[in-house]
Amino acid sequence: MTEAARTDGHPAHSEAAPDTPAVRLTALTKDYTTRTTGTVRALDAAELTIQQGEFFTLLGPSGSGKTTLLRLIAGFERPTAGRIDLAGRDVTALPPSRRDVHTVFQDYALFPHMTVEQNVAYALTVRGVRKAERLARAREALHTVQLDDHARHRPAQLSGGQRQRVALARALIDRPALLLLDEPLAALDRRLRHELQRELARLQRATGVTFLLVTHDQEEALTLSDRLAVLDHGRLVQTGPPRDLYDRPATAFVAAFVGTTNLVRDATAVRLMGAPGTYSIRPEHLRIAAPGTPDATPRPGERTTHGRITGIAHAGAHTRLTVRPDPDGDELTVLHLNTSALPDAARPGASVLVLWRTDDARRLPE
Ligand SMILES: Nc1ncnc2c1ncn2[C@@H]1O[C@H](COP(=O)(O)OP(=O)(O)OP(=O)(O)O)[C@@H](O)[C@H]1O
Repeated sequence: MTEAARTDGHPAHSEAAPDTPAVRLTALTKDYTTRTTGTVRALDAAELTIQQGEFFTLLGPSGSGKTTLLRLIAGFERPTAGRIDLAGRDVTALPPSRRDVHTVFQDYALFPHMTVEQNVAYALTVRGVRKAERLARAREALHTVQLDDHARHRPAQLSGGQRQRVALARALIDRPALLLLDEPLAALDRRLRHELQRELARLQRATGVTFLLVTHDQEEALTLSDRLAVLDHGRLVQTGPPRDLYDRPATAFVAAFVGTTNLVRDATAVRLMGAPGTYSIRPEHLRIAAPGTPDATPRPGERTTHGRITGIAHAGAHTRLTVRPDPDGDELTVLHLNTSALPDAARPGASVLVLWRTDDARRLPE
């Protein structure tokens, strides 16, 4: 249903032109001041543009400012400085109810005394939508999250994954322009989390609603997002598609936080790379070979180091080895895909040659 065709008296969303960004943050800053901690800058001059219909993720460690950024966009917090535009409208001074935004939290926040259907229809009830329409739309929303058979259940009768589906149906029932998701899958076990991740991706494509997800799970961020931004101590340090951030991290922090990597620096960098600096080499770009075997002959463009295996962990599809370069230096992690056999010499304590392409070692700014 188009917003203009609605019969419920709810103010129609301002129909922004398709190229108007869903979110634009300008020099957005938030300080918290408490008696014990003094002033903490939780968000530092954030600049960010999110396009309509994007699945965008904020990724960062605990305390980096992710939730603060989300709460500012929702309107639960006022910024210390800066400006927030949603769909081309300056909402910086507007309360949450006047922003076309819904939020899904980690803890579901469902009403325990209401049925699933009533929970989902809640936003429509508040707006005085007629019962028949309310129920029809709640049923449709429950169908979208594959919970048709649970309309009459109460939240306590559902699993964690099902509760989160109800929360998603409730948040999407009136098709907000923007859906904020604050670690919505963090409370679920790994298998269920993967299932709900697929569900999130499907829902986003089906509804076309702009999703802004907060997570500290880099795999979740990489698999789900059209683009993501990495936060470090309140600063947006890099923004881009997952592949760009993985292949071309702007800083050592991004290299280590988005995926795993070997950071080679100081004297080890001079020895391994032939020049000083800080380099990131992904574990899958390193290979090992037993000295003296044909595989130990470097191919064009490859560099090498001798080392000693310090650990081998078999993990199904791949084996993760750690190797300490000779004569010393930080351990290197090597990811070996188990589609080919490991060299016979690969056992703890064995001497091996580690090889990598110079082009796969990324030089990082100091
Ligand atoms: N209400 C508050 N009062 C004082 N300081 C706060 C408040 N909320 C957040 N902070 C501080 O702001 C910083 C950013 O916190 P925020 O919750 O945004 O981080 P986060 O990345 O969401 O962390 P997490 O992943 O642990 O939820 C932290 O240093 C935190 O202690």
